[in-house]
Amino acid sequence: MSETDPGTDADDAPEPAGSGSLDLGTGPDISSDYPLRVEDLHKSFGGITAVDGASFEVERGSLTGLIGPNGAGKSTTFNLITGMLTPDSGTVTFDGADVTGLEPHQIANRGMVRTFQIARELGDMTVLENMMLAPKAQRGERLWRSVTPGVRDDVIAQESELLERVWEVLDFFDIAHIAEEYAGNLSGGQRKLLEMARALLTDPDMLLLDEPFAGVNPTLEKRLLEHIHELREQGYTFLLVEHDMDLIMKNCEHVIVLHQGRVLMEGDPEEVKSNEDVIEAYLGGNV
Ligand SMILES: Nc1ncnc2c1ncn2[C@@H]1O[C@H](COP(=O)(O)OP(=O)(O)OP(=O)(O)O)[C@@H](O)[C@H]1O
Repeated sequence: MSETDPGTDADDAPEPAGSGSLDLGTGPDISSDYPLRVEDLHKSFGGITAVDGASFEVERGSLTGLIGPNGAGKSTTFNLITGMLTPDSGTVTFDGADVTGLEPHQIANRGMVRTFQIARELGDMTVLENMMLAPKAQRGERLWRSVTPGVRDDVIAQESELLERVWEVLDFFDIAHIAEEYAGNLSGGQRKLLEMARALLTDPDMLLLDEPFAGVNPTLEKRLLEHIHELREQGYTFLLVEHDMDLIMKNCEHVIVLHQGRVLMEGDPEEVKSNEDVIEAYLGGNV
């Protein structure tokens, strides 16, 4: 899968941070109970159908898990939602707007972000530099467009506001003490925290996490989960793709099961765990 950073789009750039309850941003917009709606998505690669009519909704403020046996279409669905891939047909709606086929950064600027692995070249930069990078570029775009008298004061104000927000987010994730550490020297778990911290800087309403616990030791996994639950309690919405069934069942209140590119069933963990079709799909799915 290609991992690229959400870039910049000056027209779409989110406004600077406001006064969310965690002081991490303006906080989620609560205009709809289901910010993400996926309708009849299809995607084939040559003769292989990866997603075959997937439809589901994600409730605002929920921690929703997307599971399924190997090859069920989870990653492809994730990539279709976040703009990494364009569907052959079907729609993705976010906060009432059709975002199907938009670029990842355009979708991110609308408030739905996925975490991105820290690219190898960013390993030579410190945690703080990594944090400053993405949002700074957005503001830089704006500056580039408006070289007018008086703009310098604006930029200085934006820069200091950004820095303040960066420290708030680093503090929230308990990684402020490693701000000067090179990203390349971080442990797997610390990297995951940094990836999530970077995503949060864009002031999203919804975060999509693809295997956020892969390669993370149990202590950091617990910390990551605590952060996710804390953010969820603030109203942020999460969609989580994860192989660890136990983790999904213990932490998600709603679980969507994909099988052969479409939704096999969805419900709360107890319903999903005891569903005959799900058990059969997993037994036949070589998990
Ligand atoms: N770029 C691609 N080219 C060809 N086939 C692909 C491509 N991406 C996915 N597929 C195929 O589409 C199907 C669904 O794959 P996908 O990775 O979305 O499933 P998944 O549920 O994420 O699987 P896993 O749990 O193994 O990661 C599989 O048969 C896979 O081989």
